[in-house]
Amino acid sequence: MLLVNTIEAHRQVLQTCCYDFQKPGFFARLVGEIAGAGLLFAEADDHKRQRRFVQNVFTPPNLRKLFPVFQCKAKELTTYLSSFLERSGEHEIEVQSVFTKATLDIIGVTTLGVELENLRTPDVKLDFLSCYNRMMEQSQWSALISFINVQVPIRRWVPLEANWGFVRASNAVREILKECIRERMQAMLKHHDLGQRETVPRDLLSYLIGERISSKSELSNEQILGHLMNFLSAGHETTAGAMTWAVYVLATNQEIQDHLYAEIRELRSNNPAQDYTTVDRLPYLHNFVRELLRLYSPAVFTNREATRNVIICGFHIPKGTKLVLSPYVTNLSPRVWGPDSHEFHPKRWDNLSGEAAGPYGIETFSNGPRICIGKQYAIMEIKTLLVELVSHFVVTKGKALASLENEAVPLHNPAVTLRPRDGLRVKFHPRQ
Ligand code: HEM
Repeated sequence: MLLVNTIEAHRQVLQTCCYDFQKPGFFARLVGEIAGAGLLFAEADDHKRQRRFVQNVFTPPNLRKLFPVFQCKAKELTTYLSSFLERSGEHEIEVQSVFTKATLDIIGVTTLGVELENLRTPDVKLDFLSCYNRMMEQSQWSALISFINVQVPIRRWVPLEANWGFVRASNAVREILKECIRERMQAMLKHHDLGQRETVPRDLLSYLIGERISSKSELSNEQILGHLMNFLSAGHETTAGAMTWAVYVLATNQEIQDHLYAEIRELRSNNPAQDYTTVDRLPYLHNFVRELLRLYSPAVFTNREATRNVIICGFHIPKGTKLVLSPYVTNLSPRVWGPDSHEFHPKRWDNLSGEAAGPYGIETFSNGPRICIGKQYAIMEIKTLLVELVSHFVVTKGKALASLENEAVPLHNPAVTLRPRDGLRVKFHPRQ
């Protein structure tokens, strides 16, 4: 397995020769069982074709319409935190699990247009959230079966509750999503046939179906299901991770927190009902989020496999060679970001030069034709959550974090996303 370790090699693998590589079968089967096929595991022409339709769903005007949902959910989060602090009489709270719940909640409403907690299977009344969580948080046995199943298809034959539990949960999740697609398709086709002006859709499913109706795209229900599964899984753990590290930075750096608060307070006093543009254009917040995503990239690595013999930076890469790409190779490189590349300096973004100023200096969302389709969505969500959190609370270190002094937070390892091993406990103090 080769580690892609220069900017030029990243550019060639991800852009120029993008379709000479694909996700290795092992990786696709392991992650695909949970994340669905969708764009994440579509390859070659099938990827190009589906990407064209799905891209139209993430346009700036569509994202703008999702902004009120982000805002409303961010307010619910601060209300939840305030009442937790009041009830428990404590200041300290574990934020990783709080952000995982909040971002799943947000991706649910923005993807399907309904609260996930209200979704159930029609017959046995299994609820979506417990099935989804069961699927995502597999027991050790279930994870082991998933791992073996990639090599030898044993999933249908292992008579263990850990296995059946996973299969039941995963079937229920798919059943519920298929029902959502069917119902929405019927409702939108009815509107379309009657020539009625469409009610403004504010969720990704409606946008996807709108694409299918208006451009007569060939996205099948099964493909739409794959995209929904992708959005739900790729769109919440990553953002929850980014929010966890954002709070870590605030708790460990009072000066940065004060600077961010000053900017947000000014925004709120000049413009009490903020909109997408005002939040998006806050300069310090913008720099803060870019620096956060550079230094704490939620996605730790991805894989590729050469589908034919290919030359990368003058090296012969034989068909079948596996590559690993990690954003940290470029994001933390002193050659790209200077000798302080490991430090958190939001202001560096005001004066970028050389490779840092180009698109390949930062690989958090990958690059090229397979760049994360939810990039702008994620950035907007993180900004909106931060505006609410920072305006309501001062964040300081929890006990465990304080006792670390200057040591690094222990990490989950191995893991696909960057997460503190034992969660992250910080203190929230309501602002007066
Ligand atoms: C901070 C948050 C996020 C990060 C760091 C992130 C990171 C990434 C990365 C690195 C890839 C490339 C994976 C590869 O090629 O192997 C990717 C792809 C993808 N992401 Fe994200 N993502 C984030 C949020 C989201 C959101 C919110 C959504 C959807 C609402 C999303 C949907 C997708 C999809 C569908 C792909 C596959 C794109 C393709 O292959 O054409 N992501 N993401």
